[in-house]
Amino acid sequence: MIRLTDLTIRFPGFTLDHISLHVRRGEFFALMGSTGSGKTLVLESVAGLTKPSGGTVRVGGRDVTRLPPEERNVSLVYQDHALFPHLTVLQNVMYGQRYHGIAKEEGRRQARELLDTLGLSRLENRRPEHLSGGEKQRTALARALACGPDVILLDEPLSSLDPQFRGELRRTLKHVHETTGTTFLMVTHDFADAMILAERGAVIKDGRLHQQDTVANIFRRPATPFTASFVGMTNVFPARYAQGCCTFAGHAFEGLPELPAWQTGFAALRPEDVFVGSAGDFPEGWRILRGTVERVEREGFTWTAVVHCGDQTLTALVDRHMVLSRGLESGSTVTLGFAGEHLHHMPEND
Ligand SMILES: Nc1ncnc2c1ncn2[C@@H]1O[C@H](COP(=O)(O)OP(=O)(O)OP(=O)(O)O)[C@@H](O)[C@H]1O
Repeated sequence: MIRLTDLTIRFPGFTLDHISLHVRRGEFFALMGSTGSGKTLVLESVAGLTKPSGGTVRVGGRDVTRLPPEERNVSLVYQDHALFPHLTVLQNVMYGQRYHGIAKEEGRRQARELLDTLGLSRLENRRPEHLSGGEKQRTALARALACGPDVILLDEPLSSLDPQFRGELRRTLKHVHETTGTTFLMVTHDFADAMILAERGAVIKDGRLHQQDTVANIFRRPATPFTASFVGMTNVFPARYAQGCCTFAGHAFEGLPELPAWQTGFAALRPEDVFVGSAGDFPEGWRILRGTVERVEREGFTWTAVVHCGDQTLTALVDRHMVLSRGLESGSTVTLGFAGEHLHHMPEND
């Protein structure tokens, strides 16, 4: 449904560098990356609001690279909703329909149907200033859907919401996607949003595409150290591979499953896959590292131990009982264990 080929945009100090992406008809696709990575520029290129320096944009099989926004049949939902303050919810939703040749009565019927789907019926006469963040976002979504676009583009739809409304809007987005069958391209810096909503996605950093795959594969098998960190595999180490042995963090491990053929690369582990204990605590076959606790950190209900091993630092999730019963503190000598199949390997060419 959307096909970007070698999309390039050059600004002083930033280049969106030959991005090629394919979003299939009817799918929910998440474009992920941290702030300033170029996600919004990609959305704006699809919407026709930013002119590429090179490459092509195709929507629904048509080359739209040089078409104005109104001829692309895509709707962009902005992060700040961009609702008209002087119009009611219903009027906001109906606003764009006249430009799409939708007759008023039919438009009103469709708009009310959408308000119903989005749980906004009782608010149809309210103005935006009297809506919560989640209600504004749903109104903006209804307005985008009201013109029957081929594609909905969502710019960080959940980022400004508190956790309660976030969960609610996630469910709404999922429901609307499933019931309308419209193609959704969402930009987000939060991998959790992508995990819950999207089937496929892509990760972008500094204007370059790092990976494009199913969200499940990006989570399980990140292609680059950046993507690994982005999906929570935050222990990433330079590693050497030779004769069936993988060496990182000052330890050499033999007999690991599925060792890659390359000689240097990166090995990565999720903090939740690294356990603190004594050598005898770990199941047979687990790999062991020894290190010194640098610090124990608490974040809400979660505790992490940051441990020096060789010339690297490993982070392991620990529970409160472990911290107290073992007296884990800065300077403690600890043994860490992990299962070989949890170690993920990546080649060097980032
Ligand atoms: N019109 C412009 N002129 C110059 N630089 C621009 C322009 N628009 C965007 N940029 C730069 O391009 C880079 C990518 O911007 P973009 O808005 O796509 O990032 P993003 O990934 O969406 O970030 P965020 O999550 O913070 O919105 C940024 O460094 C930004 O400053």
